[in-house]
Amino acid sequence: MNKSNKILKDSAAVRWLVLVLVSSLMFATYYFQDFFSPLRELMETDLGINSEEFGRVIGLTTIANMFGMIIIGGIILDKWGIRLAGLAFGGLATLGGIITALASMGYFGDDKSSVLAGLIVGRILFGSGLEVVCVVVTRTIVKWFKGYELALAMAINMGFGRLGSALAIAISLDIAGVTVSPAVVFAATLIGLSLIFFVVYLFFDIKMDKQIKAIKAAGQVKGEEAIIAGVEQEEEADEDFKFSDLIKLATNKSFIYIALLCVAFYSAVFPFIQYAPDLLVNKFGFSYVLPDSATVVAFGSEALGSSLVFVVIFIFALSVTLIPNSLKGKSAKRLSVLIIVGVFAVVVYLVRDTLGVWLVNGPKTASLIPLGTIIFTPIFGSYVDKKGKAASLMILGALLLIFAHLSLSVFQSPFLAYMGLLSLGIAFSLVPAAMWPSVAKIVAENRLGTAYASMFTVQNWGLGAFFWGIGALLYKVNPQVVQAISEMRESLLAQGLTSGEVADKIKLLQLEGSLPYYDYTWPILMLVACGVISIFLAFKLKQADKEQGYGLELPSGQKPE
Ligand SMILES: NCCCC[C@H](N)C(=O)NCC(=O)O
Repeated sequence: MNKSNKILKDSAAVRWLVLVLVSSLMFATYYFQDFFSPLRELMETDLGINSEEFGRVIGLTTIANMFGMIIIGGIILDKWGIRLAGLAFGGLATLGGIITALASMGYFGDDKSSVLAGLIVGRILFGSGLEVVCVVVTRTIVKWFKGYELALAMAINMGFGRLGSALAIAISLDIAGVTVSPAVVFAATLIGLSLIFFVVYLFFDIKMDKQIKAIKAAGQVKGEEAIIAGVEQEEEADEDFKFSDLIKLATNKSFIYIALLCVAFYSAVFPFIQYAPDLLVNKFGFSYVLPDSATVVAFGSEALGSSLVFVVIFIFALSVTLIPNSLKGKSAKRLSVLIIVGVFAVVVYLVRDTLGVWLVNGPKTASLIPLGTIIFTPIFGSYVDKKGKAASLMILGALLLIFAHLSLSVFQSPFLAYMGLLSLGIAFSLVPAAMWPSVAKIVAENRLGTAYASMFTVQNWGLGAFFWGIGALLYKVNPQVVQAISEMRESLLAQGLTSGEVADKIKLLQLEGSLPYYDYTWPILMLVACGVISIFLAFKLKQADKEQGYGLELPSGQKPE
């Protein structure tokens, strides 16, 4: 490449800076999606929002996507480009965040119905931006990393999303304290900040587009080829959404099985995560709060302490899985893994007391599910690339899902609960690592945009139903708990206690055994059905692949004979 033809993306430093700037949107939107998870009980004691209403708030987040927002967003992205679409949908998510925060502060009225209505409107707006923002971020990464470290950049971007989820589950209750609103304000602020980072990114985007234009113009003047190395217009790539493609996809057996598997599998994972901390506290006796000394002594404040530990684990996860891949030579790889694991073991030893306390805390333990995927997804992804067996691994993932939800629902053993969470974490790493590259084998490259948009749309149907369904069933099968907590709340408020004091008192009464806990057996058992459907669909997919010959069981790049 001629030196004068160099553009911004040819600089590694600028590329990685761009990745951090745009991935912050991924981090913040995943954070906002999941931060209510550890607040389920506090929503009830502080705001009087019961589990069905909690489920409604979370479930309605998906409503716009259920009715085609991802497809509309994709079409808008094709027409407007990354800059405008990013601002519009990032702005929509931020507006949703602000409205949710204002509602939680009682800005639209202090009574329960005003708060609930405000939270729902805010979450609907946030949800309308959420999935399209993720598509915009992915397109941006393709624009900057195509021809460079694209797979690595995508994996790190997903890592940012998972870190957002993990932190949200781990620290929201620490931020909330005894009232919900500080946690909502914090989560909304994160989206606002990430939008500012996106605006900073725009300067790089504008500059690079100008460089591309200039090079193309020069190419025309000199009669050279217009496409000078590294100067493709990725937005013009043939990945635009087309309805005709949708019809073709809907008649492809393998695509239908993998899309339905996506619905069944994710319905048993993302919605579960929203209720996992509350399940661990109510069913297995985990705590909602940490004993004062552990993290405060170690780091100064609970939220900050947890964040630091999580960031260390995140950096460790990325280094152990990604750095060795970029090194050449087996012994260099082995040595680097050894060093990284050694340093990590020392860090774990130093914070062992804190970690010990965490493993009996509901939110902190539940947050390890998304955090673990940062390590395992790239490892399984690399296995699928080298050895194949994607359809078989999806069957294994579905099997682990069934084991996880059975051990978390019908049994009462904390040991089985840990095993269940571990299996769920492995399944949550295994299935995405096998599923998303398989879609690229089943569907032609020029239909991939349409394929992902339609899969995410049907996925949101399942998510909406189960986000709401778990909370609604919890409410239905626990009438005596709902009534006891509601009566106690009313009576304490009538005695003049503040909502924060009411929340504390109710927690104390539950610990003493004077107030009952929620029974989660049926709501989680319902997710076992998703696992059974997933396993059936994964088998059908394997069968269909044998007939249609996409080579899902073969390593990356190999085609069936
Ligand atoms: N909680 C984030 C919502 C985005 C979900 C997205 N449709 C998706 O499924 N991404 C793949 C993944 O495994 O996160």
